[in-house]
Amino acid sequence: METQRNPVPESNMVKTEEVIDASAEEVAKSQELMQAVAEGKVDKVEQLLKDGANHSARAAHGRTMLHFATMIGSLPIVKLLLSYGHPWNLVDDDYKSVGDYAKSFNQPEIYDFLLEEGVRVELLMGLMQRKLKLELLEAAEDDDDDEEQEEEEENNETAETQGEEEGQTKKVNKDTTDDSAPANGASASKETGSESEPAVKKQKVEQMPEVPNAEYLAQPLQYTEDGDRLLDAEKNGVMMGWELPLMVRHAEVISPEEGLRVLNVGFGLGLVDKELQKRSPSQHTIIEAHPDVYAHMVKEGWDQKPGVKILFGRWQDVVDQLEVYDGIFFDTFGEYYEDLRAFHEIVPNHLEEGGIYSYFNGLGATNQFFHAVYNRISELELSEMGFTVEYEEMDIGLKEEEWNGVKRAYWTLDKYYLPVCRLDGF
Ligand SMILES: C[S@@+](CC[C@H](N)C(=O)[O-])C[C@H]1O[C@@H](n2cnc3c(N)ncnc32)[C@H](O)[C@@H]1O
Repeated sequence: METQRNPVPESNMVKTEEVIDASAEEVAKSQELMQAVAEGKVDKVEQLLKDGANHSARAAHGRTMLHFATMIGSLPIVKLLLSYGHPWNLVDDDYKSVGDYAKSFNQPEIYDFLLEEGVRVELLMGLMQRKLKLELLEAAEDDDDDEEQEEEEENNETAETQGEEEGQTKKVNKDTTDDSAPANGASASKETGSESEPAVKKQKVEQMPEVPNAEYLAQPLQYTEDGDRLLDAEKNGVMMGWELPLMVRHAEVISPEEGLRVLNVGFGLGLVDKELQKRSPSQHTIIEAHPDVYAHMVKEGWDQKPGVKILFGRWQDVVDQLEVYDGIFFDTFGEYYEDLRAFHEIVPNHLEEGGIYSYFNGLGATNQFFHAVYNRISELELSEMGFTVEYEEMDIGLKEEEWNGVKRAYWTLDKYYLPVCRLDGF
């Protein structure tokens, strides 16, 4: 199960071990390429790539050819490797990306190029993912329509047959079982039809995780006794007390004065909501999807607080109950960038002009470079949706012992980039 707070697509961000299933000759060619890359021989690299040399081999410490090209500071080789399909986002054995190498080897030009490449690729992949999802859903809908039509036809047929049968029953009721055969035949052909293309697509849609954090939402959670942590059943941190300064600032940003209308998505430890309450909001709506968190909220009397309205459910399922707010904050668990992006799309419908939207910015937060790529992507996409985006830099200074007793750290960076998104007038 995904444990990052705001995971980016895993296929893009995890370390991939390349298994080269190749002949001795191919391996030798690949090694020659690695050597040429490390020596910065641009022409030779180009020739070998043209000849089909495999660029996915790794050297000691899991370094890829792109890591080497970055280390020696050869932008032409970096470009060549990327143009021949070398992924931009592989990491070495220490989870260091090529962007991290560009930073440590002081290669600002390569860093900027890799950043733009990462943004370009991820934007394109997001677009393709959404397009595919749409196509699959449309195909599934068409398939449903076909099935409905078939069922209707079948019902009509059955009704006719039944009419005949009823007549026949009075005559020869022993024959009824035989008469039902065509109906079963028809349904069997429908099953055969399930192997047709739309139905296969439908099956794929059904396999798509409609609720990305369904597993999380179904498991019991635990608040630690000191109220400083919310953990899932596997001891993954859902929300940690060390985030208090961040939540205080998020609350200040979305609710700069008293008496405003605010919306918070995801209660967790209630840190941001406690801060929002200090600002005496005239309206304070909280969306929370997990039953244990909801029960905790009720136990703590949140449903009785002035101005507070709790919407129990996934934000995706309660959108129609939302109103217009002066400030909105979003911080869920186990959802992906695409889910966050889907929320961004609805924010303009529920935010007063000039209002502030902010979200917990944990995108790719286990690697500085991936984090930078996703900050840029969010900024670009939010700008297109009508927001002016600024990131406020905050020092985190997180001690390792903060993660004691927690399965995996979802944050390893020193800085936090708090998004301040103002909705511009149209
Ligand atoms: C990280 S915590 C929020 C922490 C909160 N900002 C605070 O200050 O304590 C995430 C919360 O979002 C809830 N959640 C997860 N998915 C959700 C969804 N789709 N809609 C609403 N709430 C969701 C989780 O149950 C959890 O309570």
